[in-house]
Amino acid sequence: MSGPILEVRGVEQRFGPFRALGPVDLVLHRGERLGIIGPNGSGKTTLINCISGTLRPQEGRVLFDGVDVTDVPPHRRARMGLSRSFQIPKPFTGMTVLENLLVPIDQISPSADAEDRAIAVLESVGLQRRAAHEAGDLSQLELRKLELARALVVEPKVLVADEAMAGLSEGEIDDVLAILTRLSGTGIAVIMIEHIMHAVMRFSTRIVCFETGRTIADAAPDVIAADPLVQKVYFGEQTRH
Ligand SMILES: Nc1ncnc2c1ncn2[C@@H]1O[C@H](COP(=O)(O)OP(=O)(O)OP(=O)(O)O)[C@@H](O)[C@H]1O
Repeated sequence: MSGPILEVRGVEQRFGPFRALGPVDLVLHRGERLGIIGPNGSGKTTLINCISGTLRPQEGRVLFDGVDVTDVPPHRRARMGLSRSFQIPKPFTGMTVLENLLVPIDQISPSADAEDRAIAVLESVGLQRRAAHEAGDLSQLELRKLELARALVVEPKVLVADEAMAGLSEGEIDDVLAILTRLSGTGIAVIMIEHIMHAVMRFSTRIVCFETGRTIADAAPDVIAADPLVQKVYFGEQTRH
């Protein structure tokens, strides 16, 4: 199918009287690398919760691969090819690294070659030598890679990577960026929500900046970096931290 892989149309999310998001329109093209930035509390997580199905917005629609998924629960969106990795990895610590991948395969896309698929994904993130180790023994970087692997093993069309690099060293950030860039080369569209500015700038082909639940800029990274409004609401805030 042609057309965008993901469309957010007029989405609004309120918590009681407080409007945390919207109205927001957003289009993600197939294979695109989209960065989402914005100050703390600007609505980025709320948006990806509406996209992945954890939240049901009060207004607007979410379309995935041309299908209206607004009322589709998260596990069914995952089966359709919408995958998400979380900022704080929560692996099954009593299981091996390999078993951690077999669980989502079994839940979302069971197949006879599950183990081969899992091993191929571990290779793609550089964790193959840790396959038989307990997930609880992994380093911080390895946990981030396992979190990505768990999102990738179901063969998504879209990966939402929520702060996949927070707390990592510069070398480790390069490592994760290389993995995400390789993945995107296979045709997966990636949405990167990230506060590490040089990482999101390097990775993204397009960046959307949020402020108080609305998009204030949507452009190429170099245009975003020079945008006076983005500088005022976000880069100014970052340099104060
Ligand atoms: N369940 C909730 N109930 C009430 N308010 C909420 C809820 N979830 C989020 N909010 C509020 O909605 C606003 C947007 O929050 P959100 O977490 O989406 O921001 P964010 O851009 O992801 O922030 P950060 O960069 O710190 O992760 C904030 O004011 C937050 O306090």
